[in-house]
Amino acid sequence: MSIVTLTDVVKSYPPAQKGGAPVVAIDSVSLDVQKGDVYGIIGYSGAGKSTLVRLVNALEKTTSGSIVVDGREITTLPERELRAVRGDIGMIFQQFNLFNSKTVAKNIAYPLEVAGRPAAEVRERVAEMLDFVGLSDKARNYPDQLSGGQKQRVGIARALATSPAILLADEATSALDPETTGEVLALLERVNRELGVTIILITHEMDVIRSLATKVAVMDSGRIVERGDVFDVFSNPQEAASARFVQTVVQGIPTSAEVDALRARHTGRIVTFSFRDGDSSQAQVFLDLAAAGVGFELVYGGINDIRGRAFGHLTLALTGTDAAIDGVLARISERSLVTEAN
Ligand SMILES: Nc1ncnc2c1ncn2[C@@H]1O[C@H](COP(=O)(O)OP(=O)(O)OP(=O)(O)O)[C@@H](O)[C@H]1O
Repeated sequence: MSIVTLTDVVKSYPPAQKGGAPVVAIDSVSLDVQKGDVYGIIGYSGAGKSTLVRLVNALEKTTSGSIVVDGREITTLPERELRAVRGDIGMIFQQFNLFNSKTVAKNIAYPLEVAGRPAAEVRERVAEMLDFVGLSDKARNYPDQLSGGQKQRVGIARALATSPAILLADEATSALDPETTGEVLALLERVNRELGVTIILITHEMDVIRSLATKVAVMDSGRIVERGDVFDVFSNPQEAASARFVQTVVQGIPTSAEVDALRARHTGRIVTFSFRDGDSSQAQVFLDLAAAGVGFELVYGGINDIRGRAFGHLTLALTGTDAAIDGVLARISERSLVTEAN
């Protein structure tokens, strides 16, 4: 079931200088997020990710197009009714955005108090959320007394206090070190699995997508250039922009400088074979090469795991006659992706 659907959404800002062209931050974006998804949106700075988030929680108005959140078309809703929609969306931020003058408990209580919930209910819910994020002993502390990871856990507790169906996370781990990032991602995974909250995750960190998201959309210059199952996009990106991101975290694809170094150290043709769980086998490649009388030496490689499914890349230096090598590569490329360094 769809929970957030964008159709042909455009957002443009007035030109920076008089007479200049408008800035098109979101350029005809359509996106369908299903209930229960952890949907990652990735892209370099300026790609339009934050703008997209601000449109989904109606902090900004679309220039054109439709956005349906939990069954309601939000682009035409009056402000009064938008408040109810926003109540259904929690949000966490890179810089946590906590109130430094309020205790941890008061920070979490804030959205409940704004919603006019009775004091006893607020107390009970705050205790529940503190327990969920593992900070019951910090209720009376102030944000300044917490680590970055603890602050983000308070942010998550506050965002979820009113039991929203959707959580928007805008670079939620980008200010944290790798270990703390891991803890926050593990908590977000529980938010999705145990509470059934749909998460839309904006990040420029591909590693965050790899460990948490089930689906991913890659944004470039205001457009979604590729989208799909995280495993598919990581193991076989179709667009150059996605391939650039994927290469930052995927093990085993040599850079062009590394290919040059390999060529200097090894004789033979340098060829990379790509494998994916289920549709291609490494063993068969070695058997085919041996049967064709082609010599091989493993010179570079790596295997990646995404939520229990593996894919990888092995680079071999191949020796033998060109005819034998060309013949066997043609056969193997019917099953596996084969890329020869040129
Ligand atoms: N209020 C605004 N007025 C004018 N232009 C804006 C405004 N907000 C964003 N933009 C422009 O829209 C484009 C997309 O910006 P946005 O902040 O959404 O990108 P982003 O992918 O989130 O980048 P970052 O990761 O740096 O936040 C940029 O070119 C930006 O300069």
